[in-house]
Amino acid sequence: MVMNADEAKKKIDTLREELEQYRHEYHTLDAPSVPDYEYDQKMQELIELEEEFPDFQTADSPSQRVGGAPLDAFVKVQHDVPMLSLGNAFDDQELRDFDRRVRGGTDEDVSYVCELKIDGLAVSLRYEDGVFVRGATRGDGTTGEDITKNLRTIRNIPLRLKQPETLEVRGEAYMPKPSFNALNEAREERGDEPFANPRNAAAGSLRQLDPKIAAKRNLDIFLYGIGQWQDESSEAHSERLEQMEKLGLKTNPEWKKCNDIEEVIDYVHSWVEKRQDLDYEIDGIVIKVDRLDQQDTLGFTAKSPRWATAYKFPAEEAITTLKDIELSV
Ligand SMILES: CC(C)(CNC(=O)c1ccc(Oc2ccccc2)cc1)c1ccc2c(N)nc(N)nc2n1
Repeated sequence: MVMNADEAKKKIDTLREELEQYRHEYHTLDAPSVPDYEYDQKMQELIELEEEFPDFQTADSPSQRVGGAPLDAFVKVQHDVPMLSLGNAFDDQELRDFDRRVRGGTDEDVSYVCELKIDGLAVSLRYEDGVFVRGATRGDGTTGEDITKNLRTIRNIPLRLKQPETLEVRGEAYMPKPSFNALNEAREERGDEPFANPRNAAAGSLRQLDPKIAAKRNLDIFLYGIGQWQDESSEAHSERLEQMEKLGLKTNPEWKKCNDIEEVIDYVHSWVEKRQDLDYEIDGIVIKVDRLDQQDTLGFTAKSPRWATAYKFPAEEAITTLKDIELSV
């Protein structure tokens, strides 16, 4: 049926609202209210209407998730705020040494925020007036690659925030273990080389020039920090995480505020075993000074903040090898 522009705009807005609601139900609530074929049918209808009325096609339309034509190459992007790396701690004593250095650099009590260190690919997302406009890999921390089209295919990346904020957030894109296992089974059946681990699978998927390939890889994301935020009012990192969640940005629910390093050590120990139960891989725990003014006082070394460190778990392969040795004795 031929529509005029007004009818088309109304129909496009209705389809977008319905698709956004279905996305939220399926991906965030894990409680879809309509069968997949209905979602796909409405998505196809939206794509065709937007092609017929291109003036109504906008960056935040759900139709922009399914990936366009393949790129010839990735464009390099400069990070306005560098994406820094983390110092490491490998045992309790090194955590206590970190705490001593921190308390030596500030004159008050220090509390920490502990976060799971997701074993994926560090990315940055830029939003302007609430709309997702650019996504990039960390690269060398200063220069990354524009992978916006691939990141649009990650269902848990909102194309529009709940408030029209202008900010840049950082996080870890990852492939859940079930998706990794299914992907490798399919690859082995096809005679393709399986991925060694979920991190390589996520990185390989986001480095695809054809977004339609990334769209099939069931990637997910946890956001963990702010690069820059025009109207930020938070005074603590824990507040930032709460603000990000309120905007519709997915943070990892396991983060915990700890009042001293002993609480941090207890948290870290609790996750050495518990991590097997997660449906994504982690390679450690990130510990950050919570108050932002204390972070500013402590500052940075050449490439890492003095106010954060990463407790690294022993590599899983190492554990498996040890088990093999034990079993074979
Ligand atoms: C702490 C930070 C290094 C991010 N922070 C930054 O990259 C950063 C960058 C410029 C900053 O300030 C500057 C601004 C301008 C110039 C120089 C520094 C402050 C923080 C980091 C790195 C890796 C993380 C990870 N894998 N998992 C979690 N959960 N958290 C992580 N946090």
